[in-house]
Amino acid sequence: MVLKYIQAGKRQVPLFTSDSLHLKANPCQCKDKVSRFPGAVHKSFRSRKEAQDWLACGWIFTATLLDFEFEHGLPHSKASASTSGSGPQTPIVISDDEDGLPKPSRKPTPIIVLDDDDEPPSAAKNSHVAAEPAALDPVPPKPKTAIVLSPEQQTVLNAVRAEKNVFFTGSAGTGKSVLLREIIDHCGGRESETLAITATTGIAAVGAQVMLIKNLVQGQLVNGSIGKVVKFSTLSELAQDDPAMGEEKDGVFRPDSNRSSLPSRAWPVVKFINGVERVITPADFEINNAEGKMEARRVQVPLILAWALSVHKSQGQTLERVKVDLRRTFEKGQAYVAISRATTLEHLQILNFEPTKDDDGFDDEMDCEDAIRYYHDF
Ligand SMILES: Nc1ncnc2c1ncn2[C@@H]1O[C@H](COP(=O)(O)OP(=O)(O)OP(=O)(O)O)[C@@H](O)[C@H]1O
Repeated sequence: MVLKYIQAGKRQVPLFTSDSLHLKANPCQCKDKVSRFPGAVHKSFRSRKEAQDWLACGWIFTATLLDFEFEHGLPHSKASASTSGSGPQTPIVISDDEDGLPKPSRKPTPIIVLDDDDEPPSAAKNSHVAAEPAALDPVPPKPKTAIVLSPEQQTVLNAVRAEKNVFFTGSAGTGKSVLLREIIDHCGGRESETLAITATTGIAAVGAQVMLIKNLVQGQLVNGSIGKVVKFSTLSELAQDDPAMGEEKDGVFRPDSNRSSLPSRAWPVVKFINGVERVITPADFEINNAEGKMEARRVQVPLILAWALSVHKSQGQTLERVKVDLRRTFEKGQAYVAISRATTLEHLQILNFEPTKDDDGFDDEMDCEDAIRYYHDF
């Protein structure tokens, strides 16, 4: 589910759309996912155009949507035509499913939205109709009102409050990040010394162990280099601290002029195990066909989380502290490659080593002896 914000009067209204293929295939899920949040209202359209027409009016009555029924594709007051803007911001879902709601039979009428903090526009005091649709704001501010947790979210937070260990998961848009923010607040906020936040769903966080997945500087920063994210900084901040950090070099820090957001956004600064500390900005990944013609191109920060590595990926690495799990070695020499990553025997731990594991034709015992000899010769 995709969240967008629309400007309704002076207020930002959160708006969910079922842009994900998954939800398109299962439209009911969209409704389920929204109606579980207190105060949320589901609104469905049969086509994207219909939804866009509805949105084009630019004004949506958010404050008391629960008192409204959707008629002719627009909220229509069941009760008095009060326009007082109280209550939390109400998420509205736009989905392409057909759930029996009537189609608009006429051009949507603009409806006024009132902000809690603002006086109603004078022209709107006695009417729901606004003269002009409001423009969409591309940069939504954070919602001002506090979120009321859903029962599931509250259950998890209560468990955290009771100092229980929790593991929570859920499909896209089910409120995990919001819940995590609440848990962080409960634990004293991000600045708290007793709280360590690692990484949520694949997002690199400070302290996260990461691997570079592109060759950036030959022999220095290559595909497979391991490091730790030490901070996030904009290129201009880095250039102020250390001009060399923001420099364009070997294509590493070259901001693409088409990507105007690059200089202003904060990017991960990674300290690699070879001591090099670099900011890592998005890089191009291209797939070419046999004639060398580009078939696909993707731009992404060339880092992945790397709390663990496959033996193949570790080849060529020198690692200070290594824990090797040999349970599923399947290729001759694999165990040797894995355990010879460590720089000292003291900093190597081997799990699931079986000296008798030779019935598959791979001599792990031999591999380990080779490795021990390697350390002694070192
Ligand atoms: N209790 C709530 N009340 C109102 N809105 C909520 C609530 N919980 C989450 N939301 C809204 O639902 C949207 C999705 O929430 P969130 O980003 O936390 O989901 P998620 O599970 O982390 O999604 P993803 O897995 O895609 O990252 C957000 O816009 C968030 O503000």
